[in-house]
Amino acid sequence: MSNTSSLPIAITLGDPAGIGPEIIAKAFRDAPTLTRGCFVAGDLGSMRRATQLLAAPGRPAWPVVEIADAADAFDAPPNAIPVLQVMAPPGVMAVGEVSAEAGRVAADAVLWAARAALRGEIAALVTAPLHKEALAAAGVPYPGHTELLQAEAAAHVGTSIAQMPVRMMLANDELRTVLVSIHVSLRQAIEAVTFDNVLQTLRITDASLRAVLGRRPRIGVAGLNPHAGEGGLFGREEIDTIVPAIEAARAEGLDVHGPYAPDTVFMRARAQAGRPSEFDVVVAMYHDQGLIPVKYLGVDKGVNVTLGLPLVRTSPDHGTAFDIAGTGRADAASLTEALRMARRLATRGL
Ligand SMILES: NC(=O)c1ccc[n+]([C@@H]2O[C@H](COP(=O)([O-])OP(=O)(O)OC[C@H]3O[C@@H](n4cnc5c(N)ncnc54)[C@H](O)[C@@H]3O)[C@@H](O)[C@H]2O)c1
Ligand SMILES: N[C@H](C(=O)O)[C@H](O)COP(=O)(O)O
Repeated sequence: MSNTSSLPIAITLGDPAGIGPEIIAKAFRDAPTLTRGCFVAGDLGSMRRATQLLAAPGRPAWPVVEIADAADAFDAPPNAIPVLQVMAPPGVMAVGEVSAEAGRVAADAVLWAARAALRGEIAALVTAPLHKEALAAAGVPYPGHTELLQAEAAAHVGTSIAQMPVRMMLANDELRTVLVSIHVSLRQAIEAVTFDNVLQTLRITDASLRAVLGRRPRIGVAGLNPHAGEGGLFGREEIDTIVPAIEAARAEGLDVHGPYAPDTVFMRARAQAGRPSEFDVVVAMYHDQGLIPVKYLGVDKGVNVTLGLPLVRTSPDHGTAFDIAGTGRADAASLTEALRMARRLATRGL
C-alpha cells in the first residue's frame, strides 16, 4: 500500500455493550498527540455514555463532537472526541451482555470503515473489539473482523474470497506470530494444515514483514504435534506436509526454518534486552498455539494486524471484556499500541 499518512484514521466503535467505547475514550483523553486526526466510526450516544462513565465526580465529561465527514477529524477541537455516526442510532442495550443489536452496531461500524479504507478515504482502521456471538446473532455471516474484511476487500476488487488470502498476526515488542488458520474448531484447524495453506502463510508472512522490516524476515515454523512429531513417533504432519511446504518456500528464496517443537520455538523467537531472537516471526499452525504466547506476555501490549489486505487494519489483542464493561477499569494500552502500529504501517506501507 502507498503512503496514506495524511488521511484520517477510523477507530471503529466495537461492541457497544463491551469495553470498546471506554477504551476509545481513554485513548483520546490520554494520548492526544497520537489520536490527532483520528475519529470514531460509530455511534454518538455510545461514546457520550462512555465519557460520562469516565468523568470524575463533579467534573464535566470529556467532550464528544459529531463530525459530518471523515476529513473533518482534523478540524475537531483539540481535547474532543470526533465521532462520525455511521449507522442508525441503536436502542438501549444492556452493558456486558450479548445482543443482536450490539452486534449489528459493531458490524456496521467495521463495514463503513472497511469501505472508506478501500475507497482511499482513510489511512487505516483500528478496530475496537466486537463480540463474535453478538455478530452471529446479528446475522453477520463471518466469525470476526478478519474474515469480514477479507470478504469486503475481495468484493471491492471483484475477486473471490479464495483469491484474497489473509492471515492474522499478533505482535508485541518481543514476539510476532502468524497463524495458518484462525476462527475454526481445533479439528478443522488440524485439517487446515495442508501444503498449500502452510506455503501461503509463509508467503504472506514474508511479503508483509519485508515491507515492515525492509529486509527478508527470519521465519521460524512451529510443528503441529508435540516435539514437532519427534521423527514421526507423535504424528506425521511435519514429515508429510510442513517440511515440504518449508522446502518449497526456501526454493522461492524465503528465509524459513523448522518445523520446531511448538513448546520452545516461541521462546527462541522472543526478543529481549541482551538476548537477540533467532527469528523475526513464528508461523503457528493454529489460533491458540500462536496467540497464547503473545497474550501471555501481556494483554496490554499486543496488537492484532491483518496481513494480506489492500488496507491497513490493526486491533487490540483482547476482546470485549464483558466482565468489566461499564466499570471504567478497562486498560486502553493495547488499543493505543494498535493506533501507533496503524500509523507506522500507513506511513511505511504494508
Ligand atoms: N479484536 C477483537 O474484536 C477481539 C479480540 C479478542 C476476542 N474478541 C472477542 O471478545 C469476546 C470476549 O472474549 P474473551 O472473554 O475470551 O476475552 P477478553 O479479552 O474479552 O477477556 C479476557 C480477560 O481479559 C480481561 N481484559 C480484556 N481486555 C482488557 C482490558 N483492556 N483491560 C483490562 N482487562 C482486560 C477481561 O476482563 C477478562 O478477564 C469474544 O466474543 C471474543 O471472540 C474480540
Ligand atoms: N483471534 C483474535 C484474538 O483472539 O485476539 C480475535 O478473535 C479477533 O479476531 P478478529 O480480529 O478477526 O476479530
